[in-house]
Amino acid sequence: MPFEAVSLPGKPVAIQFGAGNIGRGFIGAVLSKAGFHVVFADVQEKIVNALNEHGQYDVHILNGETQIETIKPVSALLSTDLKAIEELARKPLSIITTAVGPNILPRLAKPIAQIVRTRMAEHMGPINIVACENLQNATEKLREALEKELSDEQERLYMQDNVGFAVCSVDRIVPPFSSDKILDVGVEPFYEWTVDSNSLKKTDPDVIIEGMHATDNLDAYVQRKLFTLNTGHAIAAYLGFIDNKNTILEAISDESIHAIVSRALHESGAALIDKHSPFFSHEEHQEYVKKILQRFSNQHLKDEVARVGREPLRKLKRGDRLLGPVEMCRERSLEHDTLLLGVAAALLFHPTDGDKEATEVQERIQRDGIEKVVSELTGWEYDDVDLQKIIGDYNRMKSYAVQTSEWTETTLPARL
Ligand SMILES: NC(=O)C1=CN([C@@H]2O[C@H](COP(=O)(O)OP(=O)(O)OC[C@H]3O[C@@H](n4cnc5c(N)ncnc54)[C@H](O)[C@@H]3O)[C@@H](O)[C@H]2O)C=CC1
Ligand SMILES: O=P(O)(O)OC[C@H]1O[C@](O)(CO)[C@@H](O)[C@@H]1O
Repeated sequence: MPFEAVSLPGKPVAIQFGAGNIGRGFIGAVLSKAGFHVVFADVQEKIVNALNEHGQYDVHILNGETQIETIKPVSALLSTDLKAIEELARKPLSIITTAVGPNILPRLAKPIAQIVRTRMAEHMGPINIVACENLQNATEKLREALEKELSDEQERLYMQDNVGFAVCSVDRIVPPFSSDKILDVGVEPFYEWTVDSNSLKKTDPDVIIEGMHATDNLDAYVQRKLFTLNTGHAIAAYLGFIDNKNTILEAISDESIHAIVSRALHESGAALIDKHSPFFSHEEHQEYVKKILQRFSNQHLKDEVARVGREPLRKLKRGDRLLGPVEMCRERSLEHDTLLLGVAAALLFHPTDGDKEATEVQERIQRDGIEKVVSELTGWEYDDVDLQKIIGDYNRMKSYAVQTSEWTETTLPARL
């Protein structure tokens, strides 16, 4: 059923770009439960058609019991269908959210510009945009792309006054789910969606979104999540890959990997506590780390190391989950050897599914040598002691990876 044929009930409308795992399993579900008619915008025709045909889907809460939440009413359109987007922009729309992946985000500038232009022409009031991606300041990156798309000064002024760009932190593990129903999605019970309250505009209709926590201390939330959940997850995935584990559960159930991930999180935690004190106390942060390790050990989630480790170059960017906490520790002269081991492990990741970034990393290492690659990624000189530690860890784990022996603590760098 095409979007034009879908009549929206008399509810406020939210547009969710990306009807994937997080789009359907988290953000779309929260918005729907808060009272919105959620319209998904995606590029996959099959998903778009299924959403329009069924008008609903099921979220399975993976906690060992059969718990299902039916999300309705929902509909969908192609994000490339600018005519349908224009039509939707005239509806009682107050929030646009995204979950398409950091690398794809700039491509949303075109359809969102269409919404801004239409609303300006119709003298419509404010809306908010929240990019829900695993990327610091994702909403700001989207705003920059949108500013380039809107060349007209009047459009930019309208945007300044009428579009709130709120950065957020989005935390829920939603791996691909197997079901005979294409729209069903499986999620962990935990979720945390924290949005910058300072950037939100007052909208009409103004809906209180239960499940979206607005705060004026967003940086602390963003860094706590990215440098704990994502740091630990990435290190578990990369070590798991080296040790031939298929899933995060298999990886974290290995005592040595568990110990390393836990140590890495305590290293990043020391820097986070120091930076954001008194926002998190030492005790609260210990609890936060403990809870995250338990979430990784959820027996009901089948989350492959290939998914969690995907796009390693993005994860190896300065400021992201691996080098971000390393830099915070370096600035404070705090211990960070285990985090360096995580960086070394990422450089060995090359899953068989042909991850483009993983392939690029391997090609660069082969062509330029490991020292040059680490220096380019970190910005450090060849004689930097941390750069040498990463190379030592890399070589040690590389020789482990080519053997098939058991992973033991003795395989790890002696200094750990
Ligand atoms: N899956 C998870 O557990 C979590 C993911 N995230 C973040 O959420 C974002 C999305 O991740 P997932 O939902 O896992 O990915 P996904 O691959 O399941 O979903 C992405 C969706 O975006 C769609 N898409 C691609 N190009 C598009 C375009 N131009 N316009 C509209 N839709 C487009 C895809 O067709 C797909 O349905 C990423 O930034 C990820 O880092 C954040 C927290 C948790
Ligand atoms: O989605 P990304 O950034 O590739 O990384 C995967 C990460 O995102 C999550 O899906 C949820 O935050 C985690 O499972 C994992 O840390």
